[in-house]
Amino acid sequence: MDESTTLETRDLNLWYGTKQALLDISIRIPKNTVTALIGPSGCGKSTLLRCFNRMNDLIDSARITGQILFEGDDIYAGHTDVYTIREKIGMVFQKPNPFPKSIYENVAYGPRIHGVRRKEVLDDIVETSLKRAALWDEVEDRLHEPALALSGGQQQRLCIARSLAVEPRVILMDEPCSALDPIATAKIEDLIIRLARDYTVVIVTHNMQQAARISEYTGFMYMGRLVEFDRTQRIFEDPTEELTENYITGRFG
Ligand SMILES: Nc1ncnc2c1ncn2[C@@H]1O[C@H](COP(=O)(O)OP(=O)(O)OP(=O)(O)O)[C@@H](O)[C@H]1O
Repeated sequence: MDESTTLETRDLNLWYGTKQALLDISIRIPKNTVTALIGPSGCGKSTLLRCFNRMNDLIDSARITGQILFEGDDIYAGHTDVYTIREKIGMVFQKPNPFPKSIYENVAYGPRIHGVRRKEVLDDIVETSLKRAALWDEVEDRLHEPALALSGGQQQRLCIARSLAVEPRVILMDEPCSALDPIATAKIEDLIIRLARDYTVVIVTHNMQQAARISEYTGFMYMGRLVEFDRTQRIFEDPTEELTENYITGRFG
């Protein structure tokens, strides 16, 4: 594996009980880029995303074969600590899910769990994370107010700040804008593009225009398979596979 690859799967298969949801997926996610996973409903996008930080471990019926590598290391190797994996590979969900605590406490939560106690250090982490998530200017005067009083878009940026606070290297995003209005969506899209300077971002999206706007690489999935993976421009303008072309031209959804 070369250093420009952050995440990689090799011949990854996943079953939920007897139903196979991923088939022979081999993909390399390049470092410090936005990679979009697109494809029709039920094709396995979220399942693949959840493999990258072992979130599927939480589903009793899920079983995998094949390999998943993070920076060259097998994330299922015996010595691997799943909590460290999820710290390095953070996740942001479809529906913003801040804790019912203050804005400050949401961001300080992860660092506190990792043993950060000093107030000045926590203050600094909270400010830096909120700035990186493009939320600081909107909340700096009300850090101790409830996070749930924020708008949906602000809550989603807070969730991004919360994941940044533990210094991840990857941020996985599962349809992060689907519950948001167009203005809030545009802000998150701008943020995602900026985050990719420092982090590797993998985003699942139903929205092909969104994939085209923000990603450098795109994987098109269909019925549990990765049909095609390439530069986004190539996928949208000159795909190799007919199935990809049919999907991106809207011949099926
Ligand atoms: N926890 C689960 N238990 C059993 N089957 C599941 C589970 N999660 C997903 N599946 C099934 O696995 C397949 C892939 O689902 P997945 O959610 O990964 O697809 P998706 O492409 O993300 O879909 P969508 O765009 O609708 O979110 C589907 O057939 C789905 O019903």
